[in-house]
Amino acid sequence: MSEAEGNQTAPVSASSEHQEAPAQEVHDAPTPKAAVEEPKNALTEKFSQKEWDALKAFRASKTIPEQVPDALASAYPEKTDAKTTAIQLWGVTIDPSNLLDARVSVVLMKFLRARNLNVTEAKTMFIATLRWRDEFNVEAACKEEFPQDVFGSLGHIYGKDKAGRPVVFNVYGGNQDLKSVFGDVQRFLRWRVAFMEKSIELLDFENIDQMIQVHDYAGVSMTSRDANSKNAASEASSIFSSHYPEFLHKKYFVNVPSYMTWIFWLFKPLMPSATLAKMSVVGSGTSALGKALLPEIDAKQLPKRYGGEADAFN
Ligand code: HEM
Repeated sequence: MSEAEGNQTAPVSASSEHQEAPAQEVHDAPTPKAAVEEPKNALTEKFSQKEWDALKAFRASKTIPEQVPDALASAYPEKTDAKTTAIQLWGVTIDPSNLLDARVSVVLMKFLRARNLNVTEAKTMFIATLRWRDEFNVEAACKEEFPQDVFGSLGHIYGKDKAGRPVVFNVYGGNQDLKSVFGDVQRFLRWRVAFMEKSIELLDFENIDQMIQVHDYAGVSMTSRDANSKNAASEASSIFSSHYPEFLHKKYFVNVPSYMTWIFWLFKPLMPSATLAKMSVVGSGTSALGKALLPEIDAKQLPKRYGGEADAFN
């Protein structure tokens, strides 16, 4: 399901979620159990009824009353206390003994939305993501010091869109020495994942849980597409589709040399159609870029080189 579809449905109000018990006419009828208050925030207020139903089934289904603890046990088979131990994911504490937390709901909803609200598939993606984070060692990648002269000009996090989402730029023509960037594909992936995690730190999961990404291809040519950079691009793309659900609001490809726009379609089979629908190739030159980006991003938040007014990484 796309972001747009997710938001179209009417928000579920506290009253429709927890309807008051009808007045008791029979005096010896059992007192109804007090409903546990569902904590909400601006993002969960936008969940549709179908999404709430899926979320509740993700927390506890008829056959598996403890879905999340069960998922944690599958993700960490070597830990005997995995079912009861809280974990951190993107700065959100997921405590299996208390899943009634609005930010936890937002995180779990990401997996559900990425899998069209199919609880079994969302759970599989959640388990695979936790395992992958351990195997890839995301924590170590985030602590690694990457050489500034190689990666310093490739990534910038600058400004917010009009709704407050961070805007993240990947300037893949920023370093002409592509051997140094992509020669060691695994190091590039560690840098790219660490950069993604840094962008996610700007999300509060209360009001904002997505970002805008811009790929700037100024200065790239067909010779930039060697076996290593192709591998790096498809591996990074696959990591993001498999393990970073619903983090993208929109993605713009800018300054793409016109004879290379067809490359966009090479990625089509690698991405779900809902993700592809969030992406567009928007041209070159400050006036074309401004026309595409200014409706989303205020001029003061957008660097001059993209048609805005900000003096950032020019
Ligand atoms: C020639 C030099 C190029 C390099 C070094 C390069 C690099 C990359 C990298 C590293 C990624 C992984 C995803 C990410 O970092 O966010 C990527 C994804 C992608 N690139 Fe490029 N690219 C190049 C050219 C192009 C061109 C000309 C296009 C055409 C528009 C293009 C379209 C895409 C698309 C559609 C994705 C998938 C987006 C995603 O997974 O989020 N690339 N590229």
